Amino acid sequence: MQVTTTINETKELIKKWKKDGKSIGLVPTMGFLHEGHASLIQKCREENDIVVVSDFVNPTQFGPNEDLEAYPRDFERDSQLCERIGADLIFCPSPEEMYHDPHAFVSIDLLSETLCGKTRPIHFKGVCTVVSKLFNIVTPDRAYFGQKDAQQLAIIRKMVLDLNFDIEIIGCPIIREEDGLAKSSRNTYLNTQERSAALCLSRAVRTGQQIIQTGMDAEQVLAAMRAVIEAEPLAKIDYISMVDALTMQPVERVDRNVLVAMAVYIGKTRLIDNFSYEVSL
Ligand SMILES: Nc1ncnc2c1ncn2[C@@H]1O[C@H](COP(=O)(O)OP(=O)(O)OP(=O)(O)O)[C@@H](O)[C@H]1O
Ligand SMILES: CC(C)(CO)[C@@H](O)C(=O)[O-]
Ligand code: BAL
Repeated sequence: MQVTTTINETKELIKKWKKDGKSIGLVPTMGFLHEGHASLIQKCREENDIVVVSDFVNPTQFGPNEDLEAYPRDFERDSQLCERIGADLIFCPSPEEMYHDPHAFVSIDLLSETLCGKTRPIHFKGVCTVVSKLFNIVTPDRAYFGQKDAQQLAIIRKMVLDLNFDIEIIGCPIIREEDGLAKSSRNTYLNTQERSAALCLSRAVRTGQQIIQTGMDAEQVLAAMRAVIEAEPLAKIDYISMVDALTMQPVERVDRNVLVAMAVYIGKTRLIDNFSYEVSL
């Protein structure tokens, strides 16, 4: 497995692989890898000749009062996990390598304004910008993203469509701990009490999945889920919403494919979870 830190050496390697007719898969990550990331890298390994993992805590997707400095990092452990799965390259640039000032930005506005975009107004602009850069540097045939960040996945799909990237976007299912908590690098922020309180998110997801039916009032589903979270004293709801699966705009009835998504603070840690529901007409 090779490790690159500069855009030029990465492009050179890619050029060589492309000349040899190899297909290329990319898994963009912010590092501190866990089984969620591993499942994406594994799927990428199965479907491509060359597996590239990017490991970059992207400063432009963090707001001024967010956890950019505190975000966990462990490159040694990340590279061992990538090597074990059989990745060919980890690209881990510095912020200075990726950005200069002033810098162009990519923004997919409407879809970025709901759900997480309300609390994190610049977040998806940063995500779209860094993912566009990674797409142009690595020029993958396929790129892999987790359903855990469902709004991000929908925005990337729209970006690829609108900006004519010739890349297949593969969405991968949410990987959970045995007790249901969605795996996340931010779970490391939780103390013992908060870790058990955090189970209210997956509990609310299960409640929503059990009661949702085609034609139902969105509010009925959301109220039942809200009640689960509100029963947990350490939890504070940022949002729980039902949106159109493609446009990320709120819906009042379950009359099309929807995403039911939430962000909840457990103490100071903001966690997300969601499920999708396809209508049967
Ligand atoms: N539990 C999971 N199951 C499936 N995919 C996941 C999971 N966690 C993260 N991913 C995916 O891995 C990719 C990289 O995510 P990222 O590095 O931000 O990790 P993370 O654990 O989501 O971190 P955090 O939640 O703290 O932002 C994204 O496409 C994300 O959706
Ligand atoms: C896609 C991504 C790697 C862009 O920084 C990040 O948002 C993430 O880890 O989900
Ligand atoms: N997985 C999304 C990265 C972030 O929260 O910034």
